[in-house]
Amino acid sequence: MGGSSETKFLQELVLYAASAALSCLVLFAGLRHLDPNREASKKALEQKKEIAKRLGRPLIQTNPYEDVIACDVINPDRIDVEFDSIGGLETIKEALYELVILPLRRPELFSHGKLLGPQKGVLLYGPPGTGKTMLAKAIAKESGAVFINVRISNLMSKWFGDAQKLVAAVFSLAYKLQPAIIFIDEVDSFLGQRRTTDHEALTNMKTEFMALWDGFTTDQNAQVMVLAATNRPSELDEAILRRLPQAFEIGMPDRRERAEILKVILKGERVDESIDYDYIASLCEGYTGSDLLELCKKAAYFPIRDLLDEEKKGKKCRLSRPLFQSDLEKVLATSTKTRIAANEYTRSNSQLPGYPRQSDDYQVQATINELSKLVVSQILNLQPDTQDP
Ligand SMILES: Nc1ncnc2c1ncn2[C@@H]1O[C@H](COP(=O)(O)OP(=O)(O)OP(=O)(O)O)[C@@H](O)[C@H]1O
Repeated sequence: MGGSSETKFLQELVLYAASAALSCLVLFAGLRHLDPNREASKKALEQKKEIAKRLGRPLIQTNPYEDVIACDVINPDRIDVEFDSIGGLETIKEALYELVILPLRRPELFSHGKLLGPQKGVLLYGPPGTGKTMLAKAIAKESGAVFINVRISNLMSKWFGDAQKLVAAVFSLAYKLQPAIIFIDEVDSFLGQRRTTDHEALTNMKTEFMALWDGFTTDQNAQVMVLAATNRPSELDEAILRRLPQAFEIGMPDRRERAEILKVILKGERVDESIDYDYIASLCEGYTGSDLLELCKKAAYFPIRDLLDEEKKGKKCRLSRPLFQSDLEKVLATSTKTRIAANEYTRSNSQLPGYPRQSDDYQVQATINELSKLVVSQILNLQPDTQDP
């Protein structure tokens, strides 16, 4: 009798232990599932492993905020843009090499005295599509620095209440991964002129950013720099401009530069050797690098269409013909008309008060910026001030 009650007791004990273990498992799995950082942490862990591998040092200790920022870190080995992939902008590339790349690559040359040292802030400004982002990536690639692409949407996301901590994480992570370049595209939307209508959290975020930036500026050993880009430099806060002592205008390419850009874009493609790049460039007045890329992409369809036509006629073709000058001319003949129509539309529809009239591209961008600010301010008004990550 005593034996059977003992067995029963043991059975119950095992049952209790099993159900407790199961409950813990379910609770743990549930909590993991509810964690809003789960995906970001997973991605960040992979990213960190990769960075650690490249840097040849063990995984760095990071906090959850740095993990969020780590998702926006690009390993320089993974960047496929080099200075040679950028057409034109020769003098700017030379200046950036001396000011930014050399101090990051050869810090020992700049470590004596107070006159020399790596630049802590550089501004690239100019119309959209002229290659500012490309330049920023090429700088990171050429200098071997990790590229932290600060996305404002990321800072203002569901962790909005902790935006200040995320801003701090940008700098602390950059310090841990140095040499590092903190890239802020459309910097005017984040660090634009302060307005009385600005949400308090946004103002705090800007103040925090500038304070941390100053900390790095005075630390001669920190190989961290802020690279900012904007289409609207006039919108930038005075305090920001002071912290970006080096500014480079990435303007519209001239005819010679357009020819260079075309050559760079078509390098490695199947193109007819007799293309007169200077002539094509002369037909592309007012085109940015991005417009030229679109032109080439559209022209690249013609050889494919010809191949399909041949196939319809029953011919077997293994390769499409090379791209001819006439393909580019054909696209230009039609897209010029589209361009004029678009410009006329822009002129009549987007004359926003208070915008400096620079070019039609600037105006389109101005409208987009104004709309995105409106959306951001709507989000800010909807967001509670504090939220836990
Ligand atoms: N100088 C250039 N040489 C070669 N390609 C260029 C050049 N400028 C622009 N491009 C092409 O146009 C694309 C868009 O350029 P990019 O994004 O760098 O412009 P951006 O000035 O940063 O524009 P935005 O202000 O809209 O961000 C590039 O990915 C590249 O393919």
